[in-house]
Amino acid sequence: MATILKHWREAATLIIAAKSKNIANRYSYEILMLKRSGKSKFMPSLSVFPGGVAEEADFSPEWMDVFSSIDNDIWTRTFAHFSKVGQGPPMFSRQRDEHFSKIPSEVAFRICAIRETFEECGILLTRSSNDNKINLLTEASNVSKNYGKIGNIGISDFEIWREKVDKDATQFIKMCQEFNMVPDIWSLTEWSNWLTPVTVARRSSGTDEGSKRRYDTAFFLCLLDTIPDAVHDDKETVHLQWSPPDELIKSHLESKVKLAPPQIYEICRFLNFKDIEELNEFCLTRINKRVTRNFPVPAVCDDGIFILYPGDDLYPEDPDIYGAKGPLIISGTLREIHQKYPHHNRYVLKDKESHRDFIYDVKFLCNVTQGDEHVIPVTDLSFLGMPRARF
Ligand SMILES: Nc1ncnc2c1ncn2[C@@H]1O[C@H](COP(=O)(O)O)[C@@H](OP(=O)(O)O)[C@H]1O
Ligand SMILES: CCC(=O)SCCNC(=O)CCNC(=O)[C@H](O)C(C)(C)COP(=O)(O)O
Ligand SMILES: [Mg+2]
Repeated sequence: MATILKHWREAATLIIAAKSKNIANRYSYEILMLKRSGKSKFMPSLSVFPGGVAEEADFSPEWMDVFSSIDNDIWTRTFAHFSKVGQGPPMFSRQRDEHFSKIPSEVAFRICAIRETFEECGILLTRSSNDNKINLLTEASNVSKNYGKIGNIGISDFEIWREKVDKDATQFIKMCQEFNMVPDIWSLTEWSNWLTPVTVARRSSGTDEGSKRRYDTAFFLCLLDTIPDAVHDDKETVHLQWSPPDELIKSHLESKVKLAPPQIYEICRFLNFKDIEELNEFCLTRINKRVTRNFPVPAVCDDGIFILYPGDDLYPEDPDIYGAKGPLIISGTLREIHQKYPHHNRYVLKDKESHRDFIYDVKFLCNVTQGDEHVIPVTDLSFLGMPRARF
């Protein structure tokens, strides 16, 4: 697929937000988190959204046959939609071998996210090929809700196919053909894109092998109108939990759940939306929008460290994505730099904290968008009883 990238792996991950039954919660929905095995080479024991590396099967031209089973008009318009929404970040727009270019990468990475979700927690986001109620991504004005659908293949087949797909991603194509269904790509909103930073990759993972890992990961969001049955695979993932975004951040700050910065950043974006309906409306406004790649750049100053994100005054014009140069050095103290460069999209660590493994810490500052009109994360966590960042 010409996906053998020298520097990083391409991956997709799925944030699932499902309507909560607990009306006492401050937020009306819960987000699915999976705790990775301690044996994982990358981010062991951290809680993440379901997801993983894209396989050739996700880009297979055989998907054209699978999608040809749905209403021809829907598929034609879906295809047309993706060719008109603009290029998107590099993982979507880069040239691939012809064989793997038959379906748009926007579809292929959605298939990857749906397949990985099925493997890791047993949530199957598919629609019957006869479903003529597919919400067309192109027609936000005609759509008021864009919630995902759970496929029903019968309990006895379910685990057999989950196992088969886990072993061999091409089996997902076979499974869709066998049960006359298609991955519910329409319910996935393109949410963000994270490229693992170079220096951080060397520091944040447990093993030598894992520490070299970098991923270019497409994050999608899917809303569900009820919390579905879900069970972790007990291999790659060892625990599953549904929690409202405020409780997740609180648990992270109390060290009850361990999250990495991209997951914290994304969960903090959800703090803007109390009700799942507001989230649904926001997703509808993004139907024709693309995200920009979020490539964190570490920088060292006199008394601490910054991890800079696009949009920050200090974010370099030409970030060093291959890691050829060393970290950025910025003269001045955190306090001085904070005032001198007031547009913040950064993660800050003071020296006295920097001996700690920073993935357990959080001090995000964000008061700018990064050019993709996306909602910015809530970084004032005083409503959770957390003190504001001070220098
Ligand atoms: N029982 C287990 N414990 C820990 N990791 C496991 C595992 N079974 C599979 N994995 C790892 O999960 C990764 C696959 O993840 P995904 O399918 O989400 O991309 C693989 O890691 P590697 O990428 O290190 O080979 C695989 O080795
Ligand atoms: C500033 C410190 C960091 O940013 S560390 C960042 C590590 N995270 C990422 O690079 C992006 C998000 N990664 C994931 O969501 C998942 O780990 C995954 C989907 C890439 C995992 O893939 P796997 O094949 O191991 O399941
Ligand atoms: Mg995975």
